[in-house]
Amino acid sequence: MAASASYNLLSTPSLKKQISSSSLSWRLPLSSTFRVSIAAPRPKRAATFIVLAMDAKPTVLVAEKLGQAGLELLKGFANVDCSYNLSQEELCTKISLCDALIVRSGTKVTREVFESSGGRLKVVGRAGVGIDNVDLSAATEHGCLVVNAPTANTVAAAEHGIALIAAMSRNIAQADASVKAGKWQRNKYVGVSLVGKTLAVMGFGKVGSEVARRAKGLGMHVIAHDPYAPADRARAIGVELVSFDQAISTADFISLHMPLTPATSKILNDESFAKMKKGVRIVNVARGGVIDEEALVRALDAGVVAQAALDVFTEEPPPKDSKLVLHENVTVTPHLGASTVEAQEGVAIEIAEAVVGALKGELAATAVNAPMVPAEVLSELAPFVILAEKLGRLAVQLVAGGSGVKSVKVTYASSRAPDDLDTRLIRAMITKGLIEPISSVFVNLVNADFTAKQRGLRITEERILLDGSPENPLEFIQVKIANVESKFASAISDSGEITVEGRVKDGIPHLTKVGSFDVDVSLEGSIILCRQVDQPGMIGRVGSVLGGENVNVSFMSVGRIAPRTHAVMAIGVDEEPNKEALKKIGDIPAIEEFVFLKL
Ligand SMILES: NC(=O)C1=CN([C@@H]2O[C@H](COP(=O)(O)OP(=O)(O)OC[C@H]3O[C@@H](n4cnc5c(N)ncnc54)[C@H](O)[C@@H]3O)[C@@H](O)[C@H]2O)C=CC1
Ligand SMILES: O=C(O)C(=O)COP(=O)(O)O
Repeated sequence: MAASASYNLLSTPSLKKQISSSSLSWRLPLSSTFRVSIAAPRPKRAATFIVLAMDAKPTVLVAEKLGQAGLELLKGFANVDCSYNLSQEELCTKISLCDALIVRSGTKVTREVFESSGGRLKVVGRAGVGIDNVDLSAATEHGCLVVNAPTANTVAAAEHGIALIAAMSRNIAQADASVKAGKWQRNKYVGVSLVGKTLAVMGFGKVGSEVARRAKGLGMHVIAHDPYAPADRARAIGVELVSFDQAISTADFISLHMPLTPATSKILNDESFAKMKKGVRIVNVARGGVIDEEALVRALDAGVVAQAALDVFTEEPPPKDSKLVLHENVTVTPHLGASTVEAQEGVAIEIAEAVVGALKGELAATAVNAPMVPAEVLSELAPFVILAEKLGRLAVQLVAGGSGVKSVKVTYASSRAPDDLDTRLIRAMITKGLIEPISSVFVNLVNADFTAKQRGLRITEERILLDGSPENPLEFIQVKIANVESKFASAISDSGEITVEGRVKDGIPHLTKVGSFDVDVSLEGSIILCRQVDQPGMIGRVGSVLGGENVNVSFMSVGRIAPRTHAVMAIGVDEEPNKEALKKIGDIPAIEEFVFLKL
């Protein structure tokens, strides 16, 4: 019988790669959780992986209009439910049947949505940049990955910004409405020129820098404010980075391109309008919430702000009687920044690829609430990822009582410089191994740190830099649990902590130390650890008890501190021995203690 282990897709990001690179049989996992059966490696080491799909296909709910190419891509992998304009209640009802949700800016993905998903929702894809409509903390707490499509609509948003600057400065929208109303008001709609005017780009990221580049082409003098943008990137396109106050007080035009965060919320307010040049013009293609809209109405009425052009609003759609929208010096569009044919096709493909990749267990490069680990790093870390989870599982099962674990120290021994070894994935998997056997919580790369913190589990990491070739990412991983008693006293090392250590040998994780005893047993199946008086015949006696109960032994290894004193025997078993078999092992006179551990 094959031993089996459950993996969550998000926690085993490179499993697929690992499987295919070993020419193993692979059937696409089509559910959010799937079962991998690993036949014990006898008589050869070549393992057989059989992936058993639990559901037919994952279900992706597309809650807002998405480009056709993206939909086709999704349909090749999942059941796709396109349901637009859902109420919050309808969304919460549907979500419990969905593995992934794709939205644009019009859907609020609230905590309630994650709670209603009952743990099934594994990925939220935001088909665009801004993720302010997704409750990221709730997503993380529920172990749900959030991915976005950050690049495909950049140019569209920048072009819309330029279009609004030009339209506003020449009164295009107002003049158009006037002509259509039968008027011919040439004197009323005299505009202002752009050439030679100072444009302050607030937020010099992807969109902001494209706006800057285009505005320079129009002959504008461009300055920018962005506390996090590198000065050399700005210099490269001839833009000077300045302070917030300098930007807003010297600009003739201010264009907003920062994300909506607690720090940027209402960043343009009464106080900042008071510092602006009289007659300044404001453009917002970022998020409505970065402007205090009531303060903007006051600044428009006072003539401090001559005109504003707005694509985005605090509330979308804005109230029909919004003073801001109806203001004669304001030009508005209904959040059209990303709405070009080209951008929507691009965004749809970008998000569909990210969501499908995440459902397959690959980590999307555009993950918003999880570490981004490049594919090549993932593939080389794959066996260590499995080792890490198993060490965590072993260590916590050695704790007497199991629940008092508060302080865990992880040591990574590697010949690689710390900068060349990203351990976040390994740490997450150790956390998963530590928490899952003693709780009903489901842990993955997204929620590992959060879950550990929530449970008061402090994980400290230490690196040992080894001499030698940095070809292998890691030599060994050691997990120590402090301040606990062990149900297997020999697992407590000289330093007083439960200690387990493992290595990867020929691509297979091995347990190589328990407490102060060196052992060597492949981490497949389950393990029995016995401490015995070191004397001849012990392996045979334990082996024959297990054989008598039809339990197949895959590995055995004895570690001792000195001959004929005490030894620890680690026995890998394919099946779980029944109580009777375990009792018989315990009854062998030289056995001082033993423990059965599930991997
Ligand atoms: N209207 C629309 O349809 C669209 C709107 N957007 C919005 O445009 C904004 C920018 O998008 P991207 O350029 O793609 O994002 P990005 O992440 O590339 O750039 C944002 C920049 O804002 C900067 N920033 C952060 N806090 C700041 C602060 N307090 N002051 C000044 N700068 C700050 C960041 O350092 C970053 O460089 C986002 O809010 C996004 O949601 C993007 C695409 C379409
Ligand atoms: O990408 C963004 O941030 C946008 O604001 C675009 O929003 P949308 O996808 O058009 O609803």
